[in-house]
Amino acid sequence: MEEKPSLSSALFAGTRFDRKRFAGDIARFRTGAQPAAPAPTTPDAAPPGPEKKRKRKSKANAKKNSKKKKKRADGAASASDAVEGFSVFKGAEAKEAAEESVEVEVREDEDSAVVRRRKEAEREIERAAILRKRYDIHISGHNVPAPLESFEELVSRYDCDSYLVGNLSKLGFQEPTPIQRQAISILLSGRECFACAPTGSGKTLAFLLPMLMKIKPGSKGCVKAVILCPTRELAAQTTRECKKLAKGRKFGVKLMTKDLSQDGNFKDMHCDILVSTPLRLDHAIRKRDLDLSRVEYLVLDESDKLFELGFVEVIDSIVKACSNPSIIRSLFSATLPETIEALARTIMHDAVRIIVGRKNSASSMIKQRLIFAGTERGKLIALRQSFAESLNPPVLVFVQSKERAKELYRELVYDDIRVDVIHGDLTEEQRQDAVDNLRAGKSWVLIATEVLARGMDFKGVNCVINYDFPESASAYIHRIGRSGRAGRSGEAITFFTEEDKPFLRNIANVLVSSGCEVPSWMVALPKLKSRKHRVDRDRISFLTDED
Ligand SMILES: Nc1ncnc2c1ncn2[C@@H]1O[C@H](COP(=O)(O)OP(=O)(O)OP(=O)(O)O)[C@@H](O)[C@H]1O
Repeated sequence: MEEKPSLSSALFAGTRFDRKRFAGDIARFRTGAQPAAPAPTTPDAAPPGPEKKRKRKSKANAKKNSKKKKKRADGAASASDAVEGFSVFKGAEAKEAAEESVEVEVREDEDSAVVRRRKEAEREIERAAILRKRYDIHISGHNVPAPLESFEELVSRYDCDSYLVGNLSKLGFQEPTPIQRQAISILLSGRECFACAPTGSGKTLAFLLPMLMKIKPGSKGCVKAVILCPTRELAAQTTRECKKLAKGRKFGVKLMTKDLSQDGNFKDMHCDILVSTPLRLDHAIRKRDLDLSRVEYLVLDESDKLFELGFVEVIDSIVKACSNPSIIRSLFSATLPETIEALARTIMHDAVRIIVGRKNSASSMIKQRLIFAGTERGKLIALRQSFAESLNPPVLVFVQSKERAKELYRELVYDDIRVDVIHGDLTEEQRQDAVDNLRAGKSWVLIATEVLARGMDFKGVNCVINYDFPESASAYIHRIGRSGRAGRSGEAITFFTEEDKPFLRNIANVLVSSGCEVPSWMVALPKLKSRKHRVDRDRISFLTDED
């Protein structure tokens, strides 16, 4: 805003003000302090009145604006004849002149502060760009905060509590992964985000850490954060990870079990953080009066799967139930199709999009192979052969349905290997046991349906076998992503039959983009209209009708 010319500026127009002579007074104006030389305590030097105080206050702001100028003025004051200068205050014109001069300086100070801030901002943008290039982070959105250089920045930049930093180091997390570097700074700055990063790249910590920094442990009946996961196993795993990270703080971290969803008394429950699958949460909102209006932080993990499962309306109603206007929402997945992103954008405000590496690609730590097995029977022979040659447990074997999981289990259970199975017909306890047994090394091979493909973190899975060809490229990426996690290497073998051949193209392209070799005819196959591939397969049995 342009200032009106003051009376003094009109009076002094064209008059040269002797700055050197009045330097002491200028300094006094600017700093609000006594001049450097001893000021005479003459009766003329009356204590400043309210008006003088007001003016001094505004000049004190000038002091804040420029330490450099203060230094210069102080130097000038000590060099000048302070006594002579002081006497000039008696003259109103000189006083006005001094004020005018200081105003000019203040403007100069402000200008240089603006320039300095701009330069700092430019340096920050440059630093952020270098970090993003180094860690293969791609963003879209405006004013995106710089990625973290290290976990130490959580303290220096974001004032992170020491218990959390301690827990990070106890868990062995020394350096943030690329997705953690960028997503954490974005979420801590209060922005919403879509994040797409490879399987096993640490997305869970990327949303848990800022959540624990943002919310405070509270009282009964007030849920502050909600994490939605597509499967119960993943929800249980995320709850466990959250508890480990929150250790030492009195956060109420709850997993939405079936019992809780049906009979929970949420009003009397200390639950700061709730981890749930969509249907159970929806049930609790509708039937158990679960109030989510104070939720500050909402995460949709494996977000594409959440929307894909036909839960769009359920998710929509959960998002609406989290009605706090200052809520921070985020979406995480290793695959984020355009359609899902567009859908999600309709519920986000000014969200930043983060992609680590190439969008919708497999982890580069996995050695991938496609093996032609001819027929269903051929697949069983190939599997047994592969186990006989080299069984390097733990191994995960994916099939397309629970019936087929049971069939394959029946075939392998009498072989000389420790095999287990997990599918939707088992109780929650049995499913959890199967997961725990693989983790503990009690079973070597776990036969699984799609239920285990998303998010499950088995650190040492050496090999994933796609016994049944996956129904889409994203299903493939998530299944094989159970190995090659957290910087470890892994292997993925995918069997295909004559029936699967027309659907090879999508998967072959994933292999190519991760640098694995595939025969050229596979990528040259015609593009299919339908992306999904789910065939009716013959029963898994070594003894077929022909035998
Ligand atoms: N900064 C870190 N340093 C070392 N290990 C880490 C770090 N962050 C996470 N991890 C470990 O990496 C593994 C994979 O992490 P996480 O399960 O979060 O991956 P993800 O990206 O969510 O994978 P998915 O897409 O399959 O769900 C976990 O075992 C986790 O403990």
